[in-house]
Amino acid sequence: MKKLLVKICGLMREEDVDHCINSGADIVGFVVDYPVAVPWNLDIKRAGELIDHFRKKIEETGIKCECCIVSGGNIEKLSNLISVLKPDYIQLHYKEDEDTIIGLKKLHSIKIIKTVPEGCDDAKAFEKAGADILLVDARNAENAASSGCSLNEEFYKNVRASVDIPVMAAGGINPSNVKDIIDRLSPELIDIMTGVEESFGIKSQKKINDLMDNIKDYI
Ligand SMILES: O=C(O)c1ccccc1N[C@@H]1O[C@H](COP(=O)(O)O)[C@@H](O)[C@H]1O
Repeated sequence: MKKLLVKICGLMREEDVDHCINSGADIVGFVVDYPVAVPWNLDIKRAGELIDHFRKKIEETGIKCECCIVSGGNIEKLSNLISVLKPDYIQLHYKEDEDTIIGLKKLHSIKIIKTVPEGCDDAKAFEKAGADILLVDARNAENAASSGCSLNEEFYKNVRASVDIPVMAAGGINPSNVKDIIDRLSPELIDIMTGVEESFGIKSQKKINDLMDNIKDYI
């Protein structure tokens, strides 16, 4: 079986970056300059500090991990975030369309994760535009700051069946339900934010350990 990739998102503290890297997360996510007020939002300066810390840590330890910024908005704004922060991925999580993907791919050598809004019946268009990974998530532009959202598994399956690129699953995943979700959907990637938190922006080392332990047979 192909290895499942794990993204842990909404990091705000150096110690949480360290713990995610040490625990075997494949991608760590930083929410930067998101267009709607959310508790995980960082300004570009603070995101730069955390990403510098991330780079030092992976250089020191030799552990393989990549970083992703989660944002939204127009090409100029997103392009500036990419130029300054130089992440491995950008996750377009607001109302971006295919032209934003095409424009960013022309300007930058960057991997793009594009959220597919629930109800969207043309995920293929994002794939054609150059997205590297699609994301089916319970959290979207309208309910960005809410908690208790859970993934629409039927919608996930429909998106997965319609494209040839990996589709990441997110929304309400936590250490207790992660194994069942993987068994039902066999996603290529999973994305977890609040499910491994003590409170908004404060990650729980125990929850991260439990999560990784519960999926050790898949990673
Ligand atoms: O992280 C945010 O602030 C954010 C804002 C707007 C939309 C999505 C956001 N994060 C994404 O939420 C899911 C996981 O959520 P949870 O595990 O259910 O809490 C993940 O895709 C994040 O990238």
